[in-house]
Amino acid sequence: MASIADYYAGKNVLITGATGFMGKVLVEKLLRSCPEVRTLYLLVRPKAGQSMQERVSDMMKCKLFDRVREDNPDFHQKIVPISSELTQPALAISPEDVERLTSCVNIIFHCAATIRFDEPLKHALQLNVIATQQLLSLAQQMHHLQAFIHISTAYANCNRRHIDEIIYPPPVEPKNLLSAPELRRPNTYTYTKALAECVVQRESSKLSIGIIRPSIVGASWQEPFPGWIDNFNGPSGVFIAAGKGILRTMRANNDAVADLIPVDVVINLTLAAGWYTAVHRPKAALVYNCTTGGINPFHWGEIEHHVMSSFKRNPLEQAFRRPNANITSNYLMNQYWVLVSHKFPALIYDLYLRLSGQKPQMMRIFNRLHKAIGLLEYFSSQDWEWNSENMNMLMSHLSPEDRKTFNFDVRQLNWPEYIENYCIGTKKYVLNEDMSDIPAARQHLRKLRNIRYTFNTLLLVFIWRVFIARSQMARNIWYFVVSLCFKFLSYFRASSTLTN
Ligand SMILES: CCCCC/C=C\C/C=C/CCCCCCCC(=O)SCCNC(=O)CCNC(=O)[C@H](O)C(C)(C)COP(=O)(O)OP(=O)(O)OC[C@H]1O[C@@H](n2cnc3c(N)ncnc32)[C@H](O)[C@@H]1OP(=O)(O)O
Ligand SMILES: NC(=O)C1=CN([C@@H]2O[C@H](COP(=O)(O)OP(=O)(O)OC[C@H]3O[C@@H](n4cnc5c(N)ncnc54)[C@H](OP(=O)(O)O)[C@@H]3O)[C@@H](O)[C@H]2O)C=CC1
Repeated sequence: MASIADYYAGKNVLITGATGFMGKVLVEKLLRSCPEVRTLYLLVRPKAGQSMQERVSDMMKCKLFDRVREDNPDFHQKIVPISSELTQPALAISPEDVERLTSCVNIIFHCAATIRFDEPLKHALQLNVIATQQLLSLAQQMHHLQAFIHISTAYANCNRRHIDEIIYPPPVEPKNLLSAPELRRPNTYTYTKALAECVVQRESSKLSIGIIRPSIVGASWQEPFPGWIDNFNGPSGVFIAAGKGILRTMRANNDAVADLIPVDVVINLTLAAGWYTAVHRPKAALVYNCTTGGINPFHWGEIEHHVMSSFKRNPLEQAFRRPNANITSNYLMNQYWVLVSHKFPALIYDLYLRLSGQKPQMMRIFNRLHKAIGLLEYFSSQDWEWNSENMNMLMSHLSPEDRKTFNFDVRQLNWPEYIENYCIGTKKYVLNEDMSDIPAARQHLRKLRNIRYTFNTLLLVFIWRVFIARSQMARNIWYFVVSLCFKFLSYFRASSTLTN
């Protein structure tokens, strides 16, 4: 059987969401590992005053494409941007472009979506459901289409504890969308992704379909290099907030499985699924739960430990405080630390900013952070079981060479090493900080430590002056505590002398 790269040789690929986090990695992997691919048609919209050509040109210049650029400096010649706005009728693709796409596209990867948890339902439906419907309609017109791969999410059916690789009945019948009484999902994102899966199943007659369900997509594991990440989404923003010493507490279950999946693993599986779908033409849409928890589990408590350890060794610049985040599943404990470690310090710091003639900003940052982690807590306070038979079946069909080139075997993933590279990646690629400045960042943390020690000493002296010096009761308690400490120390010294 032809290898995966041999299959994509000479093919015309249509990609939506190519300017997004996962879409970029998909484009890079196709260009680097399937160099004989004929053309990548990218549906791109103009945005922030940039034309689609300018956006794609800027995208090609980012560090992610360094390896491809080395192998083939002219790689951009394989890329053809197609102007499209997925929320518009017919995806706002011109008739000429429709003609061009329907006459030559061999495989479609549909990555585009809104992944915001707070997206208004109407917009989420328009982009995640209706645009998918419109793309399927375009796909039905294509003369040489061999596979349509839809990127969903492992949390589309998060209302279930155990999730099989099947398409479940929709949360509401698509025809009753606007009269639906409730979402039956934690947010509009998971709700509309569940609906989109049903639309793919129902409106894909004659098409060979594959559905990929990634869990929490994080930084790259191995390729194009470890730790690549370009956004604040999911855990990335939380890691950064913790590394900057802003986040000190978050509600999560230490023992719950943190189902992170590296972006390069997702993309390798996606390309392999495209190959398998086109070559084997399964009669029904195959669903691939792209997760790690059932194969190589890692837990939120372990993530907390390794994230803190990594940022203490590779600190972020200009940290607000020393990194010291703790997760707790106890609501009241979390509320206490939010008050003591988030809101009170923010008030004090904003007061300092006002007094020094600067604009207060800390409380606004904390409010934003609390909103973000409030939306994420649903996913970090519990865990799910995903069946991954189709992912295993797909791997069994790969040749030894393809298993190496398109590696999605998460059993090999070393979590501590991955989390370390992830944290370093947020420093290098999201915050654009230079690793050569780490000594200065460490010096800054030492300065913060000394400030903290000074503050604690002054607080003690203040307490002494205000309470203990004026109250016989307070003095008696103080002396009792001090004598207890001395007794403990002398006992401890005596017992350690005896044992030597
Ligand atoms: C140390 C111990 C840690 C242990 C626990 C760690 C992590 C626990 C978290 C669990 C992750 C679970 C996630 C599961 C999701 C399932 C996976 C999926 O299927 S979808 C992908 C995930 N989707 C998302 O993550 C999107 C979630 N985000 C949102 O919905 C929105 O961002 C928001 C949270 C509602 C906030 O919206 P808001 O309008 O307030 O802000 P913006 O997003 O517009 O951002 C404004 C601005 O700020 C920058 N930004 C965003 N987040 C952060 C951040 N955390 N830190 C710093 N800066 C941040 C953002 O880039 C914008 O900048 P600009 O205006 O310049 O563009
Ligand atoms: N990140 C994660 O943790 C996970 C993601 N997924 C799924 O993976 C897919 C990609 O996610 P991710 O890369 O993280 O998302 P991003 O937000 O990084 O990218 C979204 C992409 O969709 C495009 N898009 C959004 N709105 C429109 C529009 N109106 N018209 C045209 N294009 C549009 C964006 O283009 P533009 O640049 O113009 O905004 C961008 O290219 C999604 O389907 C998501 O559900 C699944 C599980 C986890």
